[in-house]
Amino acid sequence: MTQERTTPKPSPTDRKDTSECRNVAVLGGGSFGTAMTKVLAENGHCVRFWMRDEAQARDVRDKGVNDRYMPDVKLEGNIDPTTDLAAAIRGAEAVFVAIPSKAFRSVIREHAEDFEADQAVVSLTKGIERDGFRLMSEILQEEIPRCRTGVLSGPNLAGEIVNRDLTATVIAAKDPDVRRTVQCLLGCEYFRVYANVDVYGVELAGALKNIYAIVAGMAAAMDLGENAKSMLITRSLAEMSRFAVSLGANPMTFMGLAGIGDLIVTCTSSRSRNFRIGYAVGKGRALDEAAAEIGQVAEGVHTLLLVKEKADDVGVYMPLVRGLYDILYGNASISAVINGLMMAVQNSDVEFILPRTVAQ
Ligand SMILES: NC(=O)C1=CN([C@@H]2O[C@H](COP(=O)(O)OP(=O)(O)OC[C@H]3O[C@@H](n4cnc5c(N)ncnc54)[C@H](OP(=O)(O)O)[C@@H]3O)[C@@H](O)[C@H]2O)C=CC1
Ligand SMILES: O=C(CO)COP(=O)(O)O
Repeated sequence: MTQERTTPKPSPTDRKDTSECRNVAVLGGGSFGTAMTKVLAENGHCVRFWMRDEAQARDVRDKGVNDRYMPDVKLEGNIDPTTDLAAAIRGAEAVFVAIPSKAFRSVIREHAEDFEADQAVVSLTKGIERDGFRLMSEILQEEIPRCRTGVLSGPNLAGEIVNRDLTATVIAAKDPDVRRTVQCLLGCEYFRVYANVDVYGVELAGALKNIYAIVAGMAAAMDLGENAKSMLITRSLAEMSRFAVSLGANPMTFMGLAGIGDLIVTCTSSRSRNFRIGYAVGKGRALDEAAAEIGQVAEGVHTLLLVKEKADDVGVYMPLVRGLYDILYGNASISAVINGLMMAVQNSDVEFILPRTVAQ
């Protein structure tokens, strides 16, 4: 017999004690910046919410709504929208950065002098920088080495977090104090924060899964079936961990929320922008057209190029990356790529048990 679950959703009145109002900053006025601002403000913190557009900041201040990215979400609590980045981060105990990877370094560099020594600066961005294949935490270390850095990543669809749907994430940082601070600032009835020390693995997992979400979107558009869905997710996990381990990540990280957790949600949800791009292309739309229609960042399209290049460089076998690259940037047909993948030499399942025996 199935029992119906009647646990109510946490409401804003279930907030933490506001006597513990701590100063924090969120950089980036898009979907994820908005979602994290909302969690922090509901937890009773004083949030300076930086965005580059003055009209948008005024609008958020006046209406309590980020119309462009989250039109149906009311932002309540102690939130100060601003376009003054130096003022936003002044005295902040933690700074959360949700700027797309393409603009991440330039924003941080322009304001490098404004960050304070030992300030905790946490990247929320799931992407890779083209030059030198840098992850965002590496950019933070290069640009603001006197700060303590971390990365937040996991199965975290912004559209669900703002509904207070139950969610878990991972804070990865070398400094235990940064891990504890972030757990304490963000954790609440609907948002649970786990800790990890494998910063590189957590961050790379978040960037890589966007590629496979595009593949999964295509498979959904083509109605390939449930077995295929499972095969794709599992082989994606094998491929992304093979790549990450070759670059120094801990394979066990991929068993956690930032690995398999994020891969599952992004490969199965039509809320994912990367999944939606794949779906549109699978239905015959051009890549540019699909991206423009979504109107928000889908990091996987750009990450695919960098990972394909890097995999070729370091000699890691990534048939799904290669297949997607051939579809999006070559002129390969989806069915030809699927056929090539299915007819490739048959290999071992879990490479850590039975090593891969066949070369690509
Ligand atoms: N949305 C989600 O569910 C999640 C997103 N992420 C990650 O967070 C990062 C941000 O994504 P998200 O917020 O969703 O993206 P959106 O597309 O929703 O918003 C992008 C934001 O970045 C701003 N931006 C773009 N270029 C610049 C720039 N040069 N200087 C300053 N601001 C800029 C945009 O400003 P403007 O409007 O003025 O162009 C906008 O506020 C991505 O790496 C994404 O992978 C991580 C977890 C979940
Ligand atoms: O990272 C995400 C969920 O964890 C969001 O994915 P998209 O960027 O594809 O929307």
